[in-house]
Amino acid sequence: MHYFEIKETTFGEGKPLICLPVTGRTEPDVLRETQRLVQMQAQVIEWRVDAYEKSDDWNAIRQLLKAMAPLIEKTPFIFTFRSKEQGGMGSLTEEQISDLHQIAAESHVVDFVDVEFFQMKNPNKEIKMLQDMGVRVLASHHDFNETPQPEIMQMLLQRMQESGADIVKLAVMPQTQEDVLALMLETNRFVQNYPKIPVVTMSMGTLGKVSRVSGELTGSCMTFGNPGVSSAPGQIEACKLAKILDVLHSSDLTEHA
Ligand SMILES: O=C1C[C@@](O)(C(=O)O)C[C@@H](O)[C@@H]1O
Repeated sequence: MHYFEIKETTFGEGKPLICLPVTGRTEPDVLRETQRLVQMQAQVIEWRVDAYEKSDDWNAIRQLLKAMAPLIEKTPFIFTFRSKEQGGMGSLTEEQISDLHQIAAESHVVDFVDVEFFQMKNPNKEIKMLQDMGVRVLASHHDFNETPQPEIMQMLLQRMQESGADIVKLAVMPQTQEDVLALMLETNRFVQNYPKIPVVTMSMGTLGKVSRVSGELTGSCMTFGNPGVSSAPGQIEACKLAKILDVLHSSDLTEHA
């Protein structure tokens, strides 16, 4: 499988990386949480900018990114503005979101920008522009209502990978056990067909929890944990998640003995 390194962390290979989200509302909360996640040795940190009370104030965002910079010096850092339509708290226009992405890219503090692929009129242009500015792009799609048919999930993942994004991410809501298995199977199918792009998937909610620990089996290279406050349904407590991944990792999946 293809992989790449950011700040000495490898994406796209081996045991799934644990990403912990910062969901603070105020500036002190955001800084305190970031510091705590670094102390918890988060492998990747995501700032959920939509949770921040001043997510429409470009200067406040710039200042806060600057203040976060020394904290996340050694930790890969994802900048995510999750819109209400995609299960977040954000309500900005597409143009404003694009401005926000550019502020993140210009800051030189952010390693990845999350782009809500199917929310944008011209996602490929947005992705290329951000990459030209020096950040990697994680193309994402969330379905909080259902798990689409297998061929639709393949199509969603393929469309995102065709855009030239650096990582693709798909989160869906299961209604049945079969839905969870379908998401896992389609992830594995996609990884077999497109080994050159790291993929992150999850089946959300309690029913889908198994998909958040089975990345080594399915090929999903990162999993989002709950560091105290969850940013999506079904996230597993961060310290338990690390232990479960360790247990699953120590049993070599390629061994049949
Ligand atoms: O896209 C994702 C995945 C996620 O929704 C989850 O289900 O764990 C959590 C979000 O914070 C993140 O941006």
